[in-house]
Amino acid sequence: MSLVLLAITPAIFYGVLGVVTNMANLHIVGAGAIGLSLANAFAYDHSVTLLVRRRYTVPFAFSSGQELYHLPVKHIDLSDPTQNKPLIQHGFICVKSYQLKQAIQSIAPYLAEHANLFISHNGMSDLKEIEQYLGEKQALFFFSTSMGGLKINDTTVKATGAGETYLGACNDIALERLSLSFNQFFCSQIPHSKIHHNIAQLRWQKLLINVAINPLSAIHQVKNGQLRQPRYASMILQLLNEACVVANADNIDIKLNEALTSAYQVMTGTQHNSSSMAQDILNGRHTEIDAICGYIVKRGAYHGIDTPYNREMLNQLLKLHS
Ligand SMILES: NC(=O)C1=CN([C@@H]2O[C@H](COP(=O)(O)OP(=O)(O)OC[C@H]3O[C@@H](n4cnc5c(N)ncnc54)[C@H](OP(=O)(O)O)[C@@H]3O)[C@@H](O)[C@H]2O)C=CC1
Ligand SMILES: CC(C)(CO)C(=O)C(=O)O
Repeated sequence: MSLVLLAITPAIFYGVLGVVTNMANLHIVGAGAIGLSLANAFAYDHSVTLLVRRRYTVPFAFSSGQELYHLPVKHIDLSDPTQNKPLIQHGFICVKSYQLKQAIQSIAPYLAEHANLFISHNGMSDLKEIEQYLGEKQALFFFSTSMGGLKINDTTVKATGAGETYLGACNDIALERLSLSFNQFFCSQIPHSKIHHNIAQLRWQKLLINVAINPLSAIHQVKNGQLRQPRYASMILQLLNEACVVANADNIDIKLNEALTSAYQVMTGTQHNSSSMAQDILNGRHTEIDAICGYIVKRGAYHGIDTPYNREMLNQLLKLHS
């Protein structure tokens, strides 16, 4: 593949033209596939600093189609006591579900009094646990995304699909600032982004998409689009059927046919993407199966609903971890 290294990055180019408006200082925790994809999207309009936890010597880069360019971002290694610590007004946490608590603990001391915190991850986390680290004037948002990103080396991400992104408010302060934050950071920067007014529904809808796609794509090491083959149809139906029964017991109004339609739409929209779980297994990393199928099994047990298909996926993935 012939990649063109652009000498003038888009953000600098825009700056020269004087197009930048409302520039804000943004901090992104996690230089992974999603963190770097966001950094790329935001760097056009804002000043972006990545908050990392180890030393990087090679510049961060973004690749799309035939283009490869360095991201015009700074970074701070939070584990290095000699580095200046940030003051975070707008923080975006893009880590795995099992890394979330630790990531929030590590930045909580640096949040500005009126900070906006945006979290994004697959699977279910306990929002109440996260809110305990926030002051009463600090807003907590959740955004769910189906955009695809693939780390091709430690510092470069390749765009693999532009899925939809939904922003929702998790506390009252966030609700007050929802439109403003959406207009400032999502509307024009993140393709196919929308506001969602029901955070619980939003998180369940994304959970069901991940129940359908992630474990099967990881076990069979296939791209999202390949899951549309008939041989996976019965398992996907069973997984989503169980998950919808559990969602309904949790007072979430989701119908099986809607869950199936969304899952197949995402498979099509991200057909060339290797799901995050498929990448985790390929790279020998821990997966988020506990927060995805594990969550269905746990909530099912709470309601007295048996979930053998989700349990089977959970057990298979746990075996692949070890
Ligand atoms: N990749 C994709 O296409 C998609 C991913 N998602 C979801 O988005 C979330 C993020 O995924 P993804 O970007 O792929 O994950 P990655 O594993 O690629 O990236 C996570 C990054 O977070 C860093 N990190 C973890 N904890 C901390 C911390 N305390 N301080 C600083 N950095 C930290 C890790 O650093 P280190 O390398 O040092 O461990 C790593 O660079 C997941 O929930 C995933 O399921 C959703 C849609 C698509
Ligand atoms: C939507 C999907 C399946 C996109 O690949 C995703 O969330 C993931 O990879 O974890």
